[in-house]
Amino acid sequence: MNIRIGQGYDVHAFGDGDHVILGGVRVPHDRGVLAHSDGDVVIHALCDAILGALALGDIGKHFPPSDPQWKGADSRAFLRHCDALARERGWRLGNADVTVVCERPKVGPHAEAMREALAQELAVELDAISIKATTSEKLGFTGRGEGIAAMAVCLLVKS
Ligand SMILES: Nc1ccn([C@@H]2O[C@H](COP(=O)(O)O)[C@@H](O)[C@H]2O)c(=O)n1
Ligand SMILES: C[C@@]1(CO)OP(=O)(O)OP(=O)(O)OC[C@H]1O
Repeated sequence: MNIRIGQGYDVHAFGDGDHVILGGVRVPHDRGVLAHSDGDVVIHALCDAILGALALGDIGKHFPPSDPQWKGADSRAFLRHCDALARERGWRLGNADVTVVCERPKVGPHAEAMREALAQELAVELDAISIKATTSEKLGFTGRGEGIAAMAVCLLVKS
């Protein structure tokens, strides 16, 4: 097979702060997120999708939350690592599609910047990266504004 599919999911609770990092982009907000790293749910979900396509476990296996070296880490480093694992094995990202779930902040105004940031990190064309967002219609933990979630799927293609 010359293609592999992967999917990923991540959640972080909101906490004190004045911004969230999404897809490597700083998004102003009246909350931050509680996380060991910078708490970028978009990148964490995307890393898990890539790792899933490679059958190489999950982000916590590669960057354990118990390891102090990842405290406050810039999640783009996790993404570069996952991409390198794919490339070493002869795979490259075909495309990725990410959905962010939260009532706020509004993701739409930042989606293009996120696509550009991720495409640059992964050295792929802009149209290989899709960022979407939805509320959960005030239902559940995202609906109550307790946290933010992201789901990602990706296709890896043999180079
Ligand atoms: N955090 C969010 C949530 C939604 N959007 C945009 O609003 C549209 C409508 O959302 P519904 O949940 O009511 O379907 C959605 O399609 C997104 O374009 C957003 O930008 N940020
Ligand atoms: C990213 C890591 C890094 O220690 O920690 P968190 O920022 O808490 O994020 P999570 O999505 O729980 O993934 C686990 C860890 O790999």
